[in-house]
Amino acid sequence: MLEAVNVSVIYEGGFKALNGASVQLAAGTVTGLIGPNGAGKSTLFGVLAGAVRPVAGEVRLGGEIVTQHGPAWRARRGLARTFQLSRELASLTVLENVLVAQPHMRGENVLSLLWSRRAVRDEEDAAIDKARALLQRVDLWKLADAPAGTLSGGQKKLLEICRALMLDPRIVLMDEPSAGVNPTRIGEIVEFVQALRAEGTTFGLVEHNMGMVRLLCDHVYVLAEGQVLTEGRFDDVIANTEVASAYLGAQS
Ligand SMILES: Nc1ncnc2c1ncn2[C@@H]1O[C@H](COP(=O)(O)OP(=O)(O)OP(=O)(O)O)[C@@H](O)[C@H]1O
Repeated sequence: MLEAVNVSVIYEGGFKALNGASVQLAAGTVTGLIGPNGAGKSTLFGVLAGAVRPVAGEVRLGGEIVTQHGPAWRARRGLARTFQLSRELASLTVLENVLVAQPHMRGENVLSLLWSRRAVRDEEDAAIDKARALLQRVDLWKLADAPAGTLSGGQKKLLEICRALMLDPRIVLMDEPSAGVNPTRIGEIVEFVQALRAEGTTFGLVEHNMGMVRLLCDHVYVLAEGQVLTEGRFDDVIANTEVASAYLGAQS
C-alpha cells in the first residue's frame, strides 16, 4: 500500500499546487487520479514517487513513513514510475532501453568489476533474459534491435512499462499512458496492465482518457485545485453531477 496523507506542495513563486490531499493505492489494485488540467495530479504523483517534496503531510509505503526519501530509495523499495522516452533513449534500441533501466548492482562498482568479472557477466545474462521475457510479453522482442524512436506511440508506452518492470516493482505509477497512442491500440496497454495487476502489481494512473480509466481503475480520486474533490468507483464518481459537469465533461 502506498499512501499520501494530507500532503501540500508549494512551488517556487508561492503557488499552492496541493492543499492537504490524501490518496491510498491499495495493494493489487489500479487507482486513478483524474481531474482538470492543473488540478495537481502530476504533482501528487511526484510526491508519491519522491521527486516532489511536500511542505506538509506525509507519504507511507507499506506503512513506513518515506516522505524524506527520494525516488531512488523508493525504487529500491519496489516503487517504480514510467517515464516518457527521452530523445537520448529514442536513439537506443528497444532492448538497450530495457537493459539500461536495470539497476546495476555490481556492474557500477569498478573494484567488484575487477574482482568478479564472471559475476558481472552472469548478471548481464540474467538482465538480458529478463528483458527478453518482458519484451516477448508485449510482442516487442521482434523489434529488439530497432531504435526505440521508430516505435508507434502505443509500442513506446508498452516499452516504458517494460522499463519500469525491470526494477521488479510492487507498485507502478503511470502518468498518461494513453497520451500519443492511437485509440485503436489503447486496448493493448489496458490488457498488459490488467495482466500485471492479476499477478499482484499495484498501479497508480494519472489519465485523461476516461475510457481507459473506466476499464482499468478499481478506485478513482477526483482532484481539483490541489484537493481531493471526491473518490470512489469510477461509475459512482462520474454519476456525481458536480464532477461530471465541472471536471470531466470537457475532457471525456
Ligand atoms: N515546477 C513547477 N513550478 C511551478 N508551478 C508548477 C510546477 N509544476 C506544476 N506547476 C503548477 O502546479 C499546478 C498543478 O500542476 P500539475 O502538473 O500537478 O497538474 P495536473 O493535474 O497534472 O495537470 P495536467 O492534467 O495538465 O497534467 C499547475 O497550475 C501547474 O502550472
